[in-house]
Amino acid sequence: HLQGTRWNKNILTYRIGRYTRDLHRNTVDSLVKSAFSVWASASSLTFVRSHTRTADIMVEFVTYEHGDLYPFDGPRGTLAHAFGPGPGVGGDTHFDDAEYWTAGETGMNLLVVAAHEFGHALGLKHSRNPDSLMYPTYRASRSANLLSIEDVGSLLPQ
Ligand SMILES: COc1ccc(S(=O)(=O)[C@H](CC(=O)O)C(F)F)cc1
Ligand SMILES: [Zn+2]
Ligand SMILES: [Zn+2]
Repeated sequence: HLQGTRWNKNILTYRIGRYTRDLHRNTVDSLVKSAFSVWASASSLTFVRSHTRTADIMVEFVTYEHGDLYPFDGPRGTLAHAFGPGPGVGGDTHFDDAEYWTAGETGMNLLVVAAHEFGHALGLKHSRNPDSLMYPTYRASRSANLLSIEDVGSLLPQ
């Protein structure tokens, strides 16, 4: 994926396009907002929801071929992906709607996966620390580790 370095601004807009039917819309809205606030609370970044197409970070639930070079693979396997910082597709975050998205410990916890993906959308790579949000594999218990994020200091253009 485009691994841009860092955003060159501290106020980033996001827009939610296609939703999943696994959760009520306002549940998706609040989980996405919470996932961004994980990073906002650990940095000087501010995330503002936008309803215009020109948002920096486009958030969508899609399946299989969906218009970029990284088609999804059905249930399990790849859960989501995000492009690194940059114009256009930069920052965009896609969730595989073939997964069952939940707010709890069953299925795939949207808050955990979104917080991880938004880390990538901000330019972070994976961590070798199994307790880190940016550890490469998903574990439902990770929701307990939402606040164990790291290397955030390197995140921002000061
Ligand atoms: C904890 O959050 C995630 C862990 C693993 C994934 S993933 O299994 O979809 C991963 C994509 C990624 O690391 O973002 C895989 F390479 F596809 C997504 C979110
Ligand atoms: Zn995609
Ligand atoms: Zn990842």
